[in-house]
Amino acid sequence: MTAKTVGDARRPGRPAPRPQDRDARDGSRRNAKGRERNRGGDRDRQYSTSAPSQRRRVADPSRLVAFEVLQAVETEDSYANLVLPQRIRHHRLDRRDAAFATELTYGTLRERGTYDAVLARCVDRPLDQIDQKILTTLRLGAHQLLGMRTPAHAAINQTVGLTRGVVGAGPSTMVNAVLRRVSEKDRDAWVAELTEGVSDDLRRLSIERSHPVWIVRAMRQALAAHGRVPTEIDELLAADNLSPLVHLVALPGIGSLREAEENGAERGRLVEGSATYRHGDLGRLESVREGRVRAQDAGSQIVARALAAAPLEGADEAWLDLCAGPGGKAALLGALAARRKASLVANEVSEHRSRLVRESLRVLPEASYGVITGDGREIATTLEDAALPEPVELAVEAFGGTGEIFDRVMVDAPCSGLGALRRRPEARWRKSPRDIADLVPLQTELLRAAVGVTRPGGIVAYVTCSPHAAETQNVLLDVLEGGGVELIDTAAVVRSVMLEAPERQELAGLEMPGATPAEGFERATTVQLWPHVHGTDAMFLALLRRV
Ligand SMILES: C[S@@+](CC[C@H](N)C(=O)[O-])C[C@H]1O[C@@H](n2cnc3c(N)ncnc32)[C@H](O)[C@@H]1O
Repeated sequence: MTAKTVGDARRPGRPAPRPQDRDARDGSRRNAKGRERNRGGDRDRQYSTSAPSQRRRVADPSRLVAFEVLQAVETEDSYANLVLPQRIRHHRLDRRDAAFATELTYGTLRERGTYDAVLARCVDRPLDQIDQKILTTLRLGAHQLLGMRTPAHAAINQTVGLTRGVVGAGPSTMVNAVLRRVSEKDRDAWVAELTEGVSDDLRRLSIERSHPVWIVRAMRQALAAHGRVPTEIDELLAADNLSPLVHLVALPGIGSLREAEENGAERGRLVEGSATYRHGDLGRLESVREGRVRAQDAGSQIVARALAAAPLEGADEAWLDLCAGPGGKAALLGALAARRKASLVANEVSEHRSRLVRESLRVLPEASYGVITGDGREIATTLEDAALPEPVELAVEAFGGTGEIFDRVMVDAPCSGLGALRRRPEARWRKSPRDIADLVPLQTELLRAAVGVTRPGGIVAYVTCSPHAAETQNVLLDVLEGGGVELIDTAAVVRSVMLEAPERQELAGLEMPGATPAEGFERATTVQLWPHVHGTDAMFLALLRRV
């Protein structure tokens, strides 16, 4: 995929203009070829803010939904993916309006950096001196004008109507004037103007691809650290600005993809048992409602299946997911374990997320799993008093003192999430380098604790949804240096669970400098998946064998 295709904000996948965004409702007219007539005249017409037609205008419900979500994100630190469905339900949007509200919300959040740079050129004061609600309406207007196929008239008039409804008549005049200036150029022309003379690549990319400069820098370093070419950064950042394709997984032995495929899902190209789905509401699939089929990024599926597929000698009965909440990978791991008559213990530090794990695992055979709540760094102690599936209970009784308990362990560590920015559109504006510095010691301790409860010969998977070198290679090196564990050829295992798709060829795996390969392996490698290469989240995986 070229950077152009990835980054084209007007690609065909976006919702088509809805009737209310077409010209009839805006008062403009089109000729037989669909071109607007009298555009200039309309454009110059000045409305009085007290004109009856203006007073009557009410905000379009889908724009109001987007506004409410963005305000909740800005002022209450909310997560867009949690608030958006609530607001869609509250305003009873139909499917089409819900799709419009979703695109408007997520697109505005993702591209905020670019739009703010544009808006800063169109208003007469610094953006931080503009009332938050007005700034939100301006950003929404900018996305409709520069990132969606909404006709300019509809974008401006509807956003002015929204402003009138949520802020008042006075500011709507200013919003009207600013958006008219924004509409004078398309996105590419604005970006060209904004980046003209900007010699610093990081700053230029930050404007063009709407990422904070520190993240552009960190991602470029991450590409180099994982053996890719730093010039791929443009494609990577562009991929962050696209909505991820929905990937499905049928839990092995529990679910089937038949119903999903009958409803338009296509077999996944990357990993067995997966599908891609582009047909909206997943809730209409019974298999999804029942939890037998799940929405799960193919990258997550790959790392879970790789842990299950890593070669192991001896017993294969007791598995642990150390940081399991909310339970996505645990469900796949648990299903894979149950098929082998192995048992899974899913641990999570937060009570609330532990409940989510329990809910996620309820489709598994009852005797095949246990959910416990505790700090993963203290897992050995938590296990002493916990109710556990029988094979694990026996292993704890027999080997608890020696720590030789589990055959396979997943450490899906709490991380910065820089590899999933396309999934959490507000995340890039909330994070800071400080978060990473704070997470690294916790990640290191969790991985050490996991190694501590793995039996000799057992496998530990260290996973992050971040390609940042500090959270991936540095943590790994630190733990490898401590001894007691060796790196296996992770790439070879990952290739064994991937299908013969072109993306698989991109998976050489990176040799870990200074690491001695575990016995039986010629190479000691790690794997980094990428949105712009594999179409997955940027998931990191290292498979380790306890010595
Ligand atoms: C990346 S998420 C795991 C995602 C999960 N594996 C899934 O696929 O659904 C990391 C989880 O680790 C949990 N966590 C954070 N600190 C922890 C600790 N000290 N011990 C155990 N879990 C912890 C977080 O609450 C979060 O649920």
